[in-house]
Amino acid sequence: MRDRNHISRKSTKRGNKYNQGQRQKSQDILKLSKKQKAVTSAPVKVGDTVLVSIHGIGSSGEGVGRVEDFTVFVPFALPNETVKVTITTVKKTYATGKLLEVITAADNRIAPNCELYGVCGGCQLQHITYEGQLSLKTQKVKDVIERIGHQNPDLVKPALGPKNPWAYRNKMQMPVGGTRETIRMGFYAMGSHDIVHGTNCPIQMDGNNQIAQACYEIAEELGIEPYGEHTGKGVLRHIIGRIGQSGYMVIFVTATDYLPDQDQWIERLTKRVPSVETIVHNVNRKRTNVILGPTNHVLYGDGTITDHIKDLRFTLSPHSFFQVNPEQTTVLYDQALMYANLKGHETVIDAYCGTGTISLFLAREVKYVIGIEIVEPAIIDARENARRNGYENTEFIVADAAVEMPKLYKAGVRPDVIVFDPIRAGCKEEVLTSAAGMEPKRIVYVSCNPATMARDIEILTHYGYELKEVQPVDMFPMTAHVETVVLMSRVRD
Ligand SMILES: C[S@@+](CC[C@H](N)C(=O)[O-])C[C@H]1O[C@@H](n2cnc3c(N)ncnc32)[C@H](O)[C@@H]1O
Repeated sequence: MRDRNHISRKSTKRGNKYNQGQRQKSQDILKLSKKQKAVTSAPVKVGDTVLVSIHGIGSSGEGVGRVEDFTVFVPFALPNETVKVTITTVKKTYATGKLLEVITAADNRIAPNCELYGVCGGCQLQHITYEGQLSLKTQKVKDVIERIGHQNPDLVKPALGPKNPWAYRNKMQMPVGGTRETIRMGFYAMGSHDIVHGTNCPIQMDGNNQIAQACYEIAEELGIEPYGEHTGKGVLRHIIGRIGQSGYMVIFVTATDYLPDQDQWIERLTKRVPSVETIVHNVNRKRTNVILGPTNHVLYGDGTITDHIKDLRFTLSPHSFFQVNPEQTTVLYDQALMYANLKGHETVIDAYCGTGTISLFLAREVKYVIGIEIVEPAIIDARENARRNGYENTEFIVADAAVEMPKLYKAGVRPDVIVFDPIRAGCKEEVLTSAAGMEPKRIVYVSCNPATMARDIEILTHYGYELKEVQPVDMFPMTAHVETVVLMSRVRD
């Protein structure tokens, strides 16, 4: 068996040259900005009203401009605009401004669709045409590929969007607050946990808006006590709606062991929204930002709904992770499958596999799939989903990928293809080095955070892999988020 020290540290010639050139450029910029920092102080102070020319876009969709070479972030401003702002915060290296007036508007600026836009924290890009959103997302991925990954940005293809960028979310998580007399349900305000009241969200599927409105009416009728995040007292914390092809799931999250007027809730909700297939009461007594607690009581139905990705059938329970945009999930997984370029004889590792959705997508095309996932209930679902869909050529392991990947490498497992789909933090280095040590022909990296993805791509280029292509997929229209699929190939000696 090869020792980890023998893992090839070769990059391609093109990759090397490009990397070195980019790294030198970044170091020069860093030196320059250190010098500048030493001699300049902020040219603005809180409360100043200034004109800012916007030239770029930040990671949260905010406009980025300059006042005398000093960076100013302006939410809701767009590249190629001149805007009037009030400075709200000033830090050592940047300031933030509140948009007062658009002096010169960008060609792709439009009026937002939702009356809560700008107050609610859910969307950041409704003021841009959808084509404009796609090109901003493409540019965002290009920027990190070049700046963080030190790779050629021309490898990034234009982002793929859906036919309809509205009404796509199959999952809604509504915080509940206010008082028994004035219940508030809806969305967290931008940058805070204040609740903006609203039960009709244009990026939610219609079923979720029906659930939101019905639950708000019933909460008022029954006078339920909302949970107070600051006091830790009260009952109802969140209402979750999930839309499946079989029907809807509603989850009531309470801070108490009981849901008052439980029978009334069930009767009134199922009458008003007949597509509700199951209702679950989840108990979360902890003072935490995590929405679901560990305990579920099934109040109606069997506690699950069913969804499909193409002809694959998935059973979802309250804790199961499932992609929120079904139309674009197919686009994302098809792209991953295309990059995997399978012929039927391969063994594939699907690291960070969740409920095994990508694993099962691959299973019909290969000899064997090994899925690795840290959350045990997700693996239980994955095994069940594999059984129901008739895929016996799958194995699902509950483990931390950072422990399991080195273990599989030492045990001599040598997959032909490895798929990564990690959380926002990306992969730990030991996951990447042991993956490279297994010498798969191709690595397909699916990511919801372009910055950590670019970091991991660069690491893999030092271990014998070359970046081939980067495909952003817009899973979250109207928001600043973008999903990306990447193909890396092993460089032959
Ligand atoms: C972005 S999701 C991807 C899920 C799946 N591929 C899908 O498309 O539905 C990332 C998954 O990684 C899991 N995860 C987080 N940390 C992990 C770790 N250290 N080792 C293995 N899995 C982990 C999460 O529980 C989650 O299911």
